[in-house]
Amino acid sequence: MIKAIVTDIEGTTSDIRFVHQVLFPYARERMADFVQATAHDAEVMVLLNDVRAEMGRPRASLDEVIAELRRWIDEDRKATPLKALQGMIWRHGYVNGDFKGHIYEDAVNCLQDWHRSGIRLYVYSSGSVAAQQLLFSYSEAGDLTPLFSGYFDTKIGAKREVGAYQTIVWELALPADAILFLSDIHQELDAAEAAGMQTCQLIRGEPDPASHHHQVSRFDEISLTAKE
Ligand SMILES: CSCCC(=O)C(=O)COP(=O)(O)O
Ligand SMILES: [Mg+2]
Repeated sequence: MIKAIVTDIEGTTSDIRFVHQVLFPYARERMADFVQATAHDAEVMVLLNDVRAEMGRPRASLDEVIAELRRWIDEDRKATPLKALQGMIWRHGYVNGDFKGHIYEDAVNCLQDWHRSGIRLYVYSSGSVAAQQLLFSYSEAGDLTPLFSGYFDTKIGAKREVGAYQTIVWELALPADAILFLSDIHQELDAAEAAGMQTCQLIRGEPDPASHHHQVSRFDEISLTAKE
């Protein structure tokens, strides 16, 4: 019996193109101005030092750090300090009405149905918790944050690491097999499965031949009774 559902964002609740063609370019274009304007704020200062540590260059200049951050955006690096900085830049975009968070309509409907039926809903994404909350607060379907009981980001570990899912199981205080993890990436589902969770793969395009997980193309094809 599924008691909680943990969902990925990019490619699962939301179109990959929204993340890659709207969010990433928005942050990339504004990264230099944002970092220069906020480099002395305590929170940003810590993040910039985390970037320097990840570069292996503790004395890197601000310009070098900015260039590295832009490179990481181009490479789609899921680095925790980059994700935190991107979230801070996106806040302006959401509040200013430059864009709204994309969520597939079938995802909105099912999340609402599952919430109504008492299933606890969580998000686990490489985007920072603040960025996740922004996307669901300012979504095209309105404020969806009341649906969610909690959020996890890469502070608990990378999405292909079993340990991250073991932490989620522990935090949710449920048997692992009462938790269903939804993602478009089979390596993430492999890690969740190794932690004992049930899994289901969202495939909005072609089937994934390298995956052994149950694959569906829409949220309303997800069965909560049969083992996924
Ligand atoms: C929180 S919205 C932005 C998503 C993001 O930055 C990202 O890298 C997508 O990662 P996901 O783990 O949701 O595939
Ligand atoms: Mg994804």
